[in-house]
Parts: sequence; C-alpha cells; structure tokens
Amino acid sequence: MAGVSTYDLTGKRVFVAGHRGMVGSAVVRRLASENCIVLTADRRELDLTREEPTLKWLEANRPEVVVHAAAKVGGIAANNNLPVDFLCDNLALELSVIRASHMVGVQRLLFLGSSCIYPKHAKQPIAESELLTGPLEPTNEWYAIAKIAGLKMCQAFRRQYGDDFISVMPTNLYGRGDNYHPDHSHVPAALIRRFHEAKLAKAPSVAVWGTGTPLREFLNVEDFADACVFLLKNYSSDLPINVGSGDELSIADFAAAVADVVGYEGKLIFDASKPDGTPRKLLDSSRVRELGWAPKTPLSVGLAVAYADFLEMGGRNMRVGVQA
Ligand SMILES: NC(=O)C1=CN([C@@H]2O[C@H](COP(=O)(O)OP(=O)(O)OC[C@H]3O[C@@H](n4cnc5c(N)ncnc54)[C@H](OP(=O)(O)O)[C@@H]3O)[C@@H](O)[C@H]2O)C=CC1
Ligand SMILES: C[C@H]1O[C@H](OP(=O)(O)OP(=O)(O)OC[C@H]2O[C@@H](n3cnc4c(=O)[nH]c(N)nc43)[C@H](O)[C@@H]2O)[C@@H](O)[C@@H](O)C1=O
Repeated sequence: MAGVSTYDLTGKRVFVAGHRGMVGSAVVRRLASENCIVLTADRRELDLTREEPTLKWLEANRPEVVVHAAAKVGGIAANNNLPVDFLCDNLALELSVIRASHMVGVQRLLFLGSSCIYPKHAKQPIAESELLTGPLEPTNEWYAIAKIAGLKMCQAFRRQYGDDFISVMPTNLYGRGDNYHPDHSHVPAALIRRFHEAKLAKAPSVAVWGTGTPLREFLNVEDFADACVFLLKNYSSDLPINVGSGDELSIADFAAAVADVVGYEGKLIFDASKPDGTPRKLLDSSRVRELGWAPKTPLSVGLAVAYADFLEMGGRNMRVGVQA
C-alpha cells in the first residue's frame, strides 16, 4: 500500500520533544525496547517555541529522528477558553521544531495532530480524505487550525526539500501521565479525579459535563506510543495517517465505565450547560491496520492502569498542562 517504507531506528539519536507529557513519556518508555539513543530537553532550559535556541540545541545534540509531542494541550474547556494559547503556542512550537529539524537535516520527523482537525460533521468513520471538507467544531477550532498548519508544514517541507516528515492523527488518548487539572483536562482524567474525590467524600451524586450523548473513541497511550514507533519504522508519506482504537462509546457509557473502575457508586448527573463538542469522532484507522499495526489494550484494562497511576501519584497529579 502507499506509504510503506522501512526505516531502521538501531543506533539512531531520537529526540522526543515534550517527553514529560502523557504521550512523550509513553514514547520514551516504548523506545527503551528499540536499540536507539533517546534525547530529551528540559523545558526550563529550552522553550521549544523559540526557534533560535531550539536550532542551537538541535545542532549541539544532532538527532536523526524527532518525535514532536510538545504542544499546548487540554480538553474541551481549555480549548474553548484559551484560544490564543492554543492557536499561537502550537503554531510557534510547530514552526520552531519543524523548521529547525529541517535545518539540521533530521532524517525522519513524526508530527502529532489530532482527530479534531476533521470537520465537525465529517463522514464517519473519518478517513484522512475528510480533511478540509467542512467547518470545524467551534470549541477546538483554534487548536485544530494550528494542528492543520503543522501537518501542512510537514507536507510543505517534504514537497520543497524532500524531508521525510510524517503526520499522525491520534484519537482521544488516556493513560499514565495524564493531566488531572480539574477544569482543563480531557474527559478521562477529569472523571477519574472527580469520581475519586466523590468516592472519598461519599458524595451522593457527581456532575458529568454535557448531555452524555456525544460519541468518542478512546485509545490507551501505551498503544499509541507503540503506533508512533511502528510508523517511524514503517511509514513515509505526505498523507497524514489516523490512529484509533475502533472502540467507540457514548460519554454516558464512558462515565459509567470510569465510575466502575474508580468504585464510585453514586448518581451521575449530566450538566447540559457545559458543551458537548463534536457529536461523533470515530477515526477510520484502516490504513494503519493495513500496514500491520493494531491496538492491544481493552478500555477496562487501560482505565484500571490509569487509575492506579493516579493513585500512585497520591491522587495529586495537578500537573497543569494549561495555565489557568
Ligand atoms: N491527549 C490526547 O488525548 C491527545 C493528544 N494529542 C497530541 O499529542 C501530543 C502530546 O499530547 P499530551 O502528551 O497529551 O500533552 P501533555 O500536555 O501531557 O504534554 C505536552 C508536553 O509538551 C510540553 N511543552 C508544551 N509547551 C512547550 C514548550 N514551549 N517548550 C517545551 N515543551 C513544551 C509540555 O511540557 P511540561 O511538561 O513542562 O508542561 C509537556 O511535556 C500533542 O501534540 C497533542 O496535541 C492528539 C490527540 C489527542
Ligand atoms: C482529544 C481532543 O479533545 C478535545 O475534544 P473533546 O473530544 O471534546 O475532548 P474532552 O475530552 O474534553 O471531552 C470529551 C467529551 O466529554 C465530555 N465531558 C464530560 N465530563 C467532562 C469533564 O469533566 N471534562 C471534560 N474535559 N470533558 C467532559 C465533554 O463535554 C465532551 O462531550 C479537543 O478540544 C482537543 O483537545 C482534542 O484534540
């Protein structure tokens, strides 16, 4: 099929940008079983939105491969409330990391987009060809525009210079190292934290945002990291490639599954004053499946691991992915 391409990671210097984040840390864990050299940079010493220091760092550290997992990330409320941060920070990160990678001659770069780049009412399941066929979901259009620009940058550098830069579009992710900010997290981390606190407080009911009817597809982050490494080794094309689990459920059913894992037995109240966002977002992941990759982690298992990780951190993981 189109895009099949073998790349050997053995002995390669691989820079994981955003290595402290949920995806970046999972990619670092996954790369430990490849015979490569993993490079990371401390954000306090290197702000990747700044191109000159980023270029200097890349020149000094000479990566052959870059996984661009650094981004301004958050759930529906953060996306809706912080349009400048989501648009400008993500554009700045992309311009800096992608252009500097070109300038130092990086052999293969993997850029992370998101399923929210596709139109709000895209045909389901969403094939890569749905890109730019209709209006975006308003709650996350700023972030989506930045992500579309990132994938276009990868295409442009490939077209003009022949750079081997690929773009991967993940569905909604969850798992170890997630951001448990009470308002700015995605739904898995938000509900794990809220249900855990409600269980401890013996609260009779707890709020779930929106109507509970939107459909979402969830993929465990360890599976996603495995897909990233698989695609680095097996895929080269200007076409973005979707990575999903195929496991779609309503937010109401997802909330019930999280409550089950956390052991919260009270009532779930749907707060329709909060936004639902996209009504349905199921990726067509047939291209990555045809290449030979498939997810392994059932949702109930992945959620149990995520909850254990939350508890291990003392239930205190208030790492703020997005500044309030
Ligand atoms: N989580 C999800 O459900 C999905 C995620 N994605 C994409 O996957 C990628 C990773 O997301 P995820 O791991 O969840 O997000 P996280 O917020 O967990 O991690 C993002 C990382 O980027 C780093 N970062 C942000 N800004 C800068 C900067 N200016 N300089 C250096 N580092 C910076 C953060 O550093 P620090 O730790 O210091 O804050 C953090 O380590 C993103 O591109 C995101 O858009 C796509 C679809 C779904
Ligand atoms: C991955 C993707 O994630 C974002 O889009 P989203 O899929 O809408 O993300 P979400 O996880 O925040 O919400 C999913 C659904 O869940 C409902 N929901 C219920 N209760 C809570 C809750 O407590 N918190 C949150 N955040 N949502 C809740 C919520 O109302 C919505 O219907 C993009 O902005 C963008 O960041 C992106 O790329």
